[in-house]
Amino acid sequence: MAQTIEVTGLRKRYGDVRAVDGVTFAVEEGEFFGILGPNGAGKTTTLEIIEGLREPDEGDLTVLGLSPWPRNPKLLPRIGVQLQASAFFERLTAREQLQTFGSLYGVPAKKADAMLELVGLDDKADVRVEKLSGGQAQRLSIACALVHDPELLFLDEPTAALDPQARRNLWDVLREISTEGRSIVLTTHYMDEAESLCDRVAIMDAGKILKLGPPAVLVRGLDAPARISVASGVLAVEDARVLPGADEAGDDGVSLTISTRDPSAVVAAMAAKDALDGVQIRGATLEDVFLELTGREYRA
Ligand SMILES: Nc1ncnc2c1ncn2[C@@H]1O[C@H](COP(=O)(O)OP(=O)(O)OP(=O)(O)O)[C@@H](O)[C@H]1O
Repeated sequence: MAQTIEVTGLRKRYGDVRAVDGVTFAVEEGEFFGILGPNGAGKTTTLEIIEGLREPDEGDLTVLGLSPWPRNPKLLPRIGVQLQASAFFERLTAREQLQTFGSLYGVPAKKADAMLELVGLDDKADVRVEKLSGGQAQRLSIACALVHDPELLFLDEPTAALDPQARRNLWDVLREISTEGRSIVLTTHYMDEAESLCDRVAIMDAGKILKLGPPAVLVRGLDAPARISVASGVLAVEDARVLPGADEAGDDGVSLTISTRDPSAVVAAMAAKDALDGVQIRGATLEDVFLELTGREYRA
């Protein structure tokens, strides 16, 4: 069976900048696939090539078994695209926006209300787009990309510029959309977003994919220590260092933190000393994966 997306050896230069520098991956049917990387990594360029909006310099690709370039009219009704900057028709209400987008694909006008409900905007149906908050406008633009019921949905940084609560609300919408069996490709520079939403994630930097896999597998593959912290002063650093299972310990005056590859042994030893006040245990995250791959801290 053909993959939903197959990309091999993709390259795109802008002058001297190698925006996409030999990218290869495949997206399976029904998969929630993430492209994660800092600003300028080449995520948008990769996405735009797959969407058929840009011509690659080199490489082979198929989307739903078809070639997206030159623009392929057979493909367009089968894909939904939400661009980084959403463009709406002026002075229309949320419902009218959806009806107008839908009419371009021959979708009945009544579908608009179902879409508004799906993205949690039913109470904003009669509100003009310029009056919507950032998060509400993002939801509407996702609804517009979905109105013709595409098999494959592209989302370019859908939660950029949203506050933490609005981001999390939008994650719930995206999870809901992905349970309908549709394939989704999302770009993001938020590690936690990729970790929380995506079945598999490609970590991209400077035009290349550095690592690809399910977030939990990438993190486990690191063999990074867990960090156990308690309030400073609960236990002396010298005592913490010699706990069974402890690798290292340090106290910054606020928290005492112990690194360990055997957290259960350390927690048991701390419990025996009655030293678990305010305990927090943190495993490795995708940020640690990025650090290991690039040697530098992740800064979106
Ligand atoms: N139209 C263009 N002309 C020239 N250079 C470009 C153009 N578009 C992107 N670039 C450059 O190509 C590189 C990759 O950009 P791209 O937008 O694909 O990255 P990105 O990972 O999506 O970043 P962001 O998260 O900021 O959107 C960057 O160095 C960028 O400055």
